Amino acid sequence: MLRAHQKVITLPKYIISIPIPRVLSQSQSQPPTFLLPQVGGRNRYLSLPQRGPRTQTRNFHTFSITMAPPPPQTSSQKGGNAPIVISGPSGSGKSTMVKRLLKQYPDRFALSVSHTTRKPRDGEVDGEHYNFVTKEVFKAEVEKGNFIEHAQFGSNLYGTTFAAVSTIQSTGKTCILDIEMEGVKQMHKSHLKARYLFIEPPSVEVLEKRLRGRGTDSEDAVKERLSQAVKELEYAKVKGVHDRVVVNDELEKWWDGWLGVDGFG
Ligand SMILES: Nc1ncnc2c1ncn2[C@@H]1O[C@H](COP(=O)(O)OP(=O)(O)OP(=O)(O)O)[C@@H](O)[C@H]1O
Repeated sequence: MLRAHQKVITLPKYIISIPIPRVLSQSQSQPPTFLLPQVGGRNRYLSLPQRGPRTQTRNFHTFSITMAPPPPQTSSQKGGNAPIVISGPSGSGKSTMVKRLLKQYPDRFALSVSHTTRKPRDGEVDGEHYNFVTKEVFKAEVEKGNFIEHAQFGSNLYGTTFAAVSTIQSTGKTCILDIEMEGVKQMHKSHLKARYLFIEPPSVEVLEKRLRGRGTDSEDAVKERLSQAVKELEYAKVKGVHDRVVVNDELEKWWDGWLGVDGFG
């Protein structure tokens, strides 16, 4: 219900009714300027063209004004909820980062559930930690072109299906993929729109220390991971492979770095 002190402003698509708390200028020689209700915590002012189309009814005016075009989109906004691909050498801190991200923003991000042919470990739930399938099923899905990326580690196959990503996207969340270098290469070939984030250790020496500190690998496995790390760090230097590189040094600094990444935080 309009009151006498309210005016109707006709915009291209909307008709909005706004209370006008204060007329800042309304002399004959200047266009009338109004203080609008706060938007995003800031005052907005509206100047109306003096000779624009204007009609007067009993208690209020109707103005036609042209709205300013929307601000240009940043690249991350253009990406919408395109998946975020997190990669980096083993021990660089991918899992640490993903865990923190999912804990802090449970409504915003979800980790894609990979397929694997390995047997579930104690406590692992099918469809939650992995989609556990047989080699036959896995290979049939590969044949059908249902995998974005897949690879063999030891005697087991691992991979991400297009469906795993779209299932998360359909919930409105951003899908996170934690994958290694070969997976990144395949993802680029798949032409799936994604944002690529590389987690870089401060140095190979620090990486070695962290791998040993984690205490999950044998001496041979640590050596194997380190030699693979050198290859991954080389590949990460290739232009266009990653949108962002975050050096995982001090945890808090690194987290701020993550949050500062356009559209990733
Ligand atoms: N900024 C950091 N400072 C100190 N230690 C860290 C930091 N980030 C991670 N770590 C430690 O480094 C070790 C390796 O991290 P994490 O397991 O997250 O690596 P990852 O990249 O997920 O490895 P993988 O690919 O083998 O799963 C862990 O013990 C973790 O606690």
